[in-house]
Amino acid sequence: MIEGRRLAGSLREHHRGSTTEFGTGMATVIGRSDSAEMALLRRALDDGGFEEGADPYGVRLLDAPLPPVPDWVEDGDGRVLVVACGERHPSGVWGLLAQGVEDVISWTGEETVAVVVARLERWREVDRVLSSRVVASLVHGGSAATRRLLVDLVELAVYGSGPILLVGETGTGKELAARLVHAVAEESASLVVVDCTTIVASLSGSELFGHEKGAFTGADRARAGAFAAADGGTLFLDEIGELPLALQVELLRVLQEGTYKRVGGDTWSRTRFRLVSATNRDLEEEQRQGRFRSDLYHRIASGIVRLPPLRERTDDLEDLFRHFLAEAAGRPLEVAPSVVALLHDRDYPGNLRELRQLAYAVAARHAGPGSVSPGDVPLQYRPAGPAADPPVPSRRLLDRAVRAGLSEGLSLPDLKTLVGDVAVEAALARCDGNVHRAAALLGVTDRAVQLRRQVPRPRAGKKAQ
Ligand SMILES: Nc1ncnc2c1ncn2[C@@H]1O[C@H](COP(=O)(O)OP(=O)(O)OP(=O)(O)O)[C@@H](O)[C@H]1O
Repeated sequence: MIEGRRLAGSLREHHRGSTTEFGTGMATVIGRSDSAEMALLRRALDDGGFEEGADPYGVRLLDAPLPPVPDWVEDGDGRVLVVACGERHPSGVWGLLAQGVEDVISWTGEETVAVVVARLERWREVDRVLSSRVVASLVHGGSAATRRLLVDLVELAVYGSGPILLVGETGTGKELAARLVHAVAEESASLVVVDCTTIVASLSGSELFGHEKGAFTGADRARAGAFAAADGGTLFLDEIGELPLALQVELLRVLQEGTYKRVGGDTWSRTRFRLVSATNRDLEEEQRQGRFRSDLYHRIASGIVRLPPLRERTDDLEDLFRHFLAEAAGRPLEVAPSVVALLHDRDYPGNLRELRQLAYAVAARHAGPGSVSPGDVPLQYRPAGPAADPPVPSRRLLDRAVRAGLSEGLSLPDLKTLVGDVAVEAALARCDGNVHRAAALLGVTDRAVQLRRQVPRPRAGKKAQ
């Protein structure tokens, strides 16, 4: 059973027939499997309908001491709960959480079984939402960072009722996140979007409050504002950091008391909405500068979700590009590897919006049935070319490095190994540590990259055997 907020109707239907795109899919409970506590837990999980090792949502009971936790925890492969049997205050709890473990529960007696089962039930429910059509149709990009973001959003949307503040650079998907919160929690009610940069000029705030006929020049008829339109639903205040101080006071009162007056009117109206706000400003700094009220900040930020910039989720690049490309072209398109390489080579200060613009520009140039090729990429998006990296100086640099190596006593095999190591290191750095992409860039197998990482570097003066 799901407690807390109502779950939108269509989400109850699990997205069957396809593999789970965003669902974490599996929960792992780490504890000592030979203990009496774990035996109790196993029985309770069985009664609760959790199948060990089953998809789409199952449980793994893993026998592991505390810490370390398995490597895959950091890769976001499912959610992990550590049950600390016999250790009321296990050491290294914060380290485990930093490694990606979701929570550490100390065993205090049989009642702990209910705590663990309740936690897993909630995860299973959130997983169902993540696997629903509503989520799949809105959001793309299956990186671990995106999955974590979605878990946070869905938990706040479904189980929380307080205001949510979305923070992130421009184009990171804050508005999309607001739409998602609304879709999973309040599907049938209305979502009202207000861009606070547009209400700076008027100062009266009639966009929010509405106004009576004759309230100001040009108010030739009465109009309802966003507070009225959002009643029973969600109000999304985009760029809330831009809201003038005078209106911040008014908004605070509406949030606290649920009442407001239209501009030029004198009767109080009631409203109740879920508030989602977004900003790309540092609101803590804005408070220090006296530009944002602290009391309002605490009121709007009962749940804060940070939208990571694209550079922190480069694993999403290809998936998102293909999605935007298909959106623009009206059909899926194949993409040549050189275009994929270009995607990874550039920066995206405008984040997902910039990637989307690139995809639309590419789709507009692309003709015919073949793959998207380098020629489809408009000039302004192409790399500078060989002139920016002239071969002669590079050859000279290499020449100097090889001579220095020889004078330090390195052999030709040593030098070859070094060049390989340096190339792998550079490729990994360029691909944010992603082995698969680094291997593609170097034209070698993933395993070759992994092996290189482990090869000890030859030291000067020690000839290779
Ligand atoms: N995960 C995603 N999957 C698919 N499309 C996305 C995703 N995130 C963002 N987008 C798309 O990227 C574009 C920019 O997103 P959005 O407008 O939500 O960003 P924003 O953070 O609100 O930007 P700004 O701060 O400039 O208002 C939109 O077209 C949006 O639909």
